[in-house]
Amino acid sequence: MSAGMGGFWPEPWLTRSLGYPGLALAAALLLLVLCLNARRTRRPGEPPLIKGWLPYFGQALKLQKDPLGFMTSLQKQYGDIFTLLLGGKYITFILDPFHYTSVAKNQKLSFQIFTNKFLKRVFSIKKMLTDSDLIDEIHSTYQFLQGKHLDILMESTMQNLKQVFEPQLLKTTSWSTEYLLPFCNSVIFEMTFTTIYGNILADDKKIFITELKDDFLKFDEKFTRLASGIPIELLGNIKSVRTKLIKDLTTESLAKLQGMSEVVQRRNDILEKYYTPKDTEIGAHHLGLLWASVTNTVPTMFWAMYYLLRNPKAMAVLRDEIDHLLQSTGQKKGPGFSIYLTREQLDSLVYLESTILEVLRLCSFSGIFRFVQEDLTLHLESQDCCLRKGDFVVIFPPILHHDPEIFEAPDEFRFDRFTENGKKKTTFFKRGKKLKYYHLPFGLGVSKCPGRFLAMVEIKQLLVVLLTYFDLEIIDNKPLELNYSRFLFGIPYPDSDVLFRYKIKS
Ligand code: HEM
Repeated sequence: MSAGMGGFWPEPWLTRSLGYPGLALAAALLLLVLCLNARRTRRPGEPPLIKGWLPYFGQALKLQKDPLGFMTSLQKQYGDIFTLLLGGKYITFILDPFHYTSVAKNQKLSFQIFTNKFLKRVFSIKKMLTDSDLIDEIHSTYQFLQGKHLDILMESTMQNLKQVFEPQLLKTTSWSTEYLLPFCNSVIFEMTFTTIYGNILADDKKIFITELKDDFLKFDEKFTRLASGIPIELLGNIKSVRTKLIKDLTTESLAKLQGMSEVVQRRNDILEKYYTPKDTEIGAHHLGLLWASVTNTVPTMFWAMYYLLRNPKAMAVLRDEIDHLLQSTGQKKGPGFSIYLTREQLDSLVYLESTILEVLRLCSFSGIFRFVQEDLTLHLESQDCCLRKGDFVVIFPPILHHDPEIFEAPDEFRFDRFTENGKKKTTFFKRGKKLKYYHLPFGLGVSKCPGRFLAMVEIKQLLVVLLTYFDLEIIDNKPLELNYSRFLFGIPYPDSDVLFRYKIKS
């Protein structure tokens, strides 16, 4: 869950929502903050302080417009560590990958304090603020997303993909045309929901999943605003949409599903210990997990498809790699959905994996946030750096991912960038030194994404199915930009969409 800290970005619609009395109050508050902002100056030992001319919002507008360009220009001017004023908060950015470990290992920099506020604002989960045992127990369930448990999940994702695609595989061989984003949304949502939460047995399964997905998308659209601390009452009907989603995920509702994953079963057992059975906060916890499991996987799948559709050479190499594996494991692509790959087999597809890693390198804009619990000094390789209580520290991997010293032609999509002599490439260098961290779309240390293995498996399986069974073509082959409205919150969505078409291979 990309627990971004929010509150950075000016919102033009706020004028409409607040009305004049609200605006007057906001203006008075802003003036107060302006006075406070003006008072802050850089202390000895602290990183360069960049406040900008705009009170409160500071550098937020410039950063949101062109995050990479702006950060690169600040890096050139101020070096690898500096503090920015963003939305009333002081955030120290750490850009040198050799400094990441000092941040990740410092016990006084807290991820949990930071994420708990976010859980309350976005999902209305309150108990995490006060109960550290609950936090620990919830974290213990993440083991069910890895190791042998992942094999079980993987079987389930394949079964669910079969259910999604088999009807089409048995149909005629004419082209279907769709927009890419809704296509990825539908398939990933259904596949992930049924894998983690289970299957609806009733005849109206399709209706249930579609309604749930549509509500989820409405909620997700307002996510950045909720995370920014804007009261939900000011966000149209989102409160009722969230309430409905939470209701769909209460213990009672989940009892109607079959084939619930171990991770959700265990999570539910724990929640029932801490809450009364009818407490709606149980559903809010499940909404949090559902959000984390879908919200980054969808745009990653989108960008993977987009880049492959625009790069026939890459697509041909991937098809070849998959065909070769299917042949070597004695599998024939018969009528209907028949292929099966183990985790080891899936992981042996190095060009497929490299393609996904390359998409994540190009498209991940997550920041890794920590809250400074007390005044402290970070001892870094080249310098000491004083941090102030109440500020935030952010490791910002996009600068690493786009560093031309580490990745040649960093703006280009090179599907085989993470391969070397037909094997996975894991050595990358900066200043002549081998990098421990060169690819961080899933975060770092205590906040590293526990669902990363499942995400990779899902995307790989879906690509294997699409490339094995279908001819795929892009219709509007146009360049798309990343939409930075979720900047610092994970994988951005595209700023518009493209049509593509697919038909069963003859
Ligand atoms: C490509 C897909 C994904 C990406 C890029 C991604 C990325 C991330 C990142 C960057 C974080 C850390 C957030 C932070 O530091 O604030 C995170 C946390 C998390 N992710 Fe993922 N994620 C993905 C898919 C998944 C999936 C499929 C699940 C399934 C269960 C999942 C579950 C979680 C959870 C539960 C957390 C919160 C962990 C905590 O509270 O410590 N993610 N994810």
